[in-house]
Amino acid sequence: MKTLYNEGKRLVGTIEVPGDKSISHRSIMLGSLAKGETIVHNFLESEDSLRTINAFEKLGVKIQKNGTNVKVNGHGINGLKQPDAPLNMGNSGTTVRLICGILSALPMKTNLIGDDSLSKRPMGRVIEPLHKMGANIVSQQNTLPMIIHGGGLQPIQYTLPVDSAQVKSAVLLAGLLTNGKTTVIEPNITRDHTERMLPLFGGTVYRDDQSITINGQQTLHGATVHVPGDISSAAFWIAGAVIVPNSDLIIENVGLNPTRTGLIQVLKRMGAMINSTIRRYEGDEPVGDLQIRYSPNLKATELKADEVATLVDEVPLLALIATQVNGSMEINHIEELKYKESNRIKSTVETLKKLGAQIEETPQGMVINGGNELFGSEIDTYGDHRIAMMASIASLITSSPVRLNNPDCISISYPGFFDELNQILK
Ligand SMILES: O=C(O)C1=C[C@@H](OP(=O)(O)O)[C@@H](O)[C@H](O)C1
Ligand SMILES: C=C(OP(=O)(O)O)C(=O)O
Repeated sequence: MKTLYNEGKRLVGTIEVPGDKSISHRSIMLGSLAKGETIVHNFLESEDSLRTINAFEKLGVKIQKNGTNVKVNGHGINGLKQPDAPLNMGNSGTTVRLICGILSALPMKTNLIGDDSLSKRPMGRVIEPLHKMGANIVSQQNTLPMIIHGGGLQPIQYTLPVDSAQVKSAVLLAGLLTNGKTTVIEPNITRDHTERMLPLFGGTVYRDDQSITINGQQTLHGATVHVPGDISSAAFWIAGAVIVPNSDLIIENVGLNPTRTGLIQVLKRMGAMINSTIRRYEGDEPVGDLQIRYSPNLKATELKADEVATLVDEVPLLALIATQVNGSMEINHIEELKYKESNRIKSTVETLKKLGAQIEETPQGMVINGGNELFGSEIDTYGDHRIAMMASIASLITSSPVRLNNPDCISISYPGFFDELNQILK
């Protein structure tokens, strides 16, 4: 149990956030498929991203980690060996869904397991296109545990039925290892880190509007990856600075890929004072600084269907901010939140309700009547890192202490979260 209470302090100063989780996962995966040495700088040292390192070590790849610097000794796909025990994906949806694409294409048998939360999350979304490519994946109810008998795939053209970068990446990675041309069509744009990273490793990807095509059996070579700060971790401080009176915060060296900055766009539309400046590109990833100031008088806005994927992990924070808006705000098109580490529609609504918010689940998502003061309460984090951190940010504006059960789940994506909070709360 952790007790959180802010007695009139504000968020000020200049900080950096740890490396991007999505990019960290992909750097290890592509480095493991490549021939030669890959150096990753600013790798995210969190439970989820370490699961990806662990999985590829079990597949026979030599990976040396020195803090946030990681060296991957790739020997191409022939360097990957059938593991002698199940690969444990822990809590990490990205690890399991992307690795399914890779393992389905390789001639080996693998057994994938995960923790209780991950074992409830839907895997049919990757099994279905991989089956269409000819994969042999055995799973009881389209969930973990799962056995993959890999090899012998055919390329496909596949239109994503859900807006998911994990599914898109699984198909592209399977396509990379399969003879022929694989195309993924995405009706709404999702995060494109896989597509942006492949050229760094010498791979070619063709992108035309919403269709992405990859030629199979390309040889990747080792690369140097500089991982930008994680915008989804920065989002907690963005939300905090917007709602805590007199805050003025600068976040440096954060990834500003437009497929990830939906929260910033939506908050600007609501009247938030946020400046973002792209300073450089790391590979093909834009990186820069954000300045966020306390923003009273926010107005409600409508979240568009094609914006959801660009802020999918930030919706709990958007709901918290909506509690401070004058009037009512609906957050719709968020069905996908039901399939995260917790059902994040339910966990967000229940958490904010306990803190005094007027918020209800609706058939389309949630509706929030803003403008009333929040108060402290005992909060169950649902074992979900993003709910635990959203409740911690909420505690910055509650009139009494918030007591957080199971705050340890925060280390899934952001182990230094409370240290950073202490640094900027003044
Ligand atoms: O590809 C990725 O790295 C991720 C994609 C998103 O999931 P979906 O693809 O399920 O939307 C996101 O929620 C997750 O945190 C990371
Ligand atoms: C949904 C998330 O991650 P994953 O799907 O990788 O578990 C997240 O980090 O919020």
